[in-house]
Amino acid sequence: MTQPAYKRVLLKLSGEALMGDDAYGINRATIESMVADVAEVAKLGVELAIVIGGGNIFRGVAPGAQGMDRATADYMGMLATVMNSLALADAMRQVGLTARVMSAIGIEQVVEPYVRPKALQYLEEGKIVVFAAGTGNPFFTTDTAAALRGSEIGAEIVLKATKVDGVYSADPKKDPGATRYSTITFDEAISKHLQVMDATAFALCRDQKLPIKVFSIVKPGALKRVVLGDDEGTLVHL
Ligand SMILES: Nc1ncnc2c1ncn2[C@@H]1O[C@H](COP(=O)(O)OP(=O)(O)OP(=O)(O)O)[C@@H](O)[C@H]1O
Ligand SMILES: O=c1ccn([C@@H]2O[C@H](COP(=O)(O)O)[C@@H](O)[C@H]2O)c(=O)[nH]1
Repeated sequence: MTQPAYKRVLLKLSGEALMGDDAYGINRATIESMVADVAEVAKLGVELAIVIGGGNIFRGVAPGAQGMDRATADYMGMLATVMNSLALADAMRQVGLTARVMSAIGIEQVVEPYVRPKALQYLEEGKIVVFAAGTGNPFFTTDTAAALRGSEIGAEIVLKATKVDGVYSADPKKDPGATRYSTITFDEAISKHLQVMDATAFALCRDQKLPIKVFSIVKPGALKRVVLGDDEGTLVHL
């Protein structure tokens, strides 16, 4: 069997991609397809921790949040990621994967709180850990939560699975002339203000020497190819 390139990874799943072709919310076929990709990688014996975004339900900076106190809107965004995390864990359970959801904000009747040693224990036991509620702090994003939790658990790489197949010279959804990088340094990504991830997430990964792979969650088999170390997406490195 082909060997995975990593023992432990932090997978950041796009919340926005969860909508599929719907206007908002969780598209059933899309979540099932994401879980099928995750199951393939879990089968390779890779220890998997997941952060899922909330853009399919709520963003603190979205038009719907206009006029709201920013911190309140951000807490709503974090709660949206809890809903996505619960849906993801349940979809994983339905295909026989064992997942544990841990929340950065206290809602103990719903999910257990994030406790780092417990998360490490779950990973060592082969369970998939889903980190919900981002960093637990307003004014951040789930990309930064991925960088933070990835650093805390000693992941070898952050895999950002999103709607585009890598980092481009400009947003490829807005600029059809944008070109894709196969690799790019953290400093270049930050100085060129590339919006595929926020600068805080890039800076944290850079400081922790934690590489990032940006790739498409929509492209069939891309996650497995990334985990096997094949040429896929864009590597962001030191
Ligand atoms: N330079 C760039 N290269 C690639 N994508 C870019 C770039 N600039 C902006 N983008 C946009 O960034 C998006 C990905 O980041 P974003 O945080 O918005 O979504 P996500 O992480 O997939 O969703 P969520 O935050 O809900 O988890 C892409 O869909 C793309 O349109
Ligand atoms: O640490 C965090 C993470 C997220 N938020 C809020 O949640 C939404 C959804 O997260 P996305 O990363 O955009 O998918 C985000 O817009 C913030 O409003 C947060 O406050 N802190």
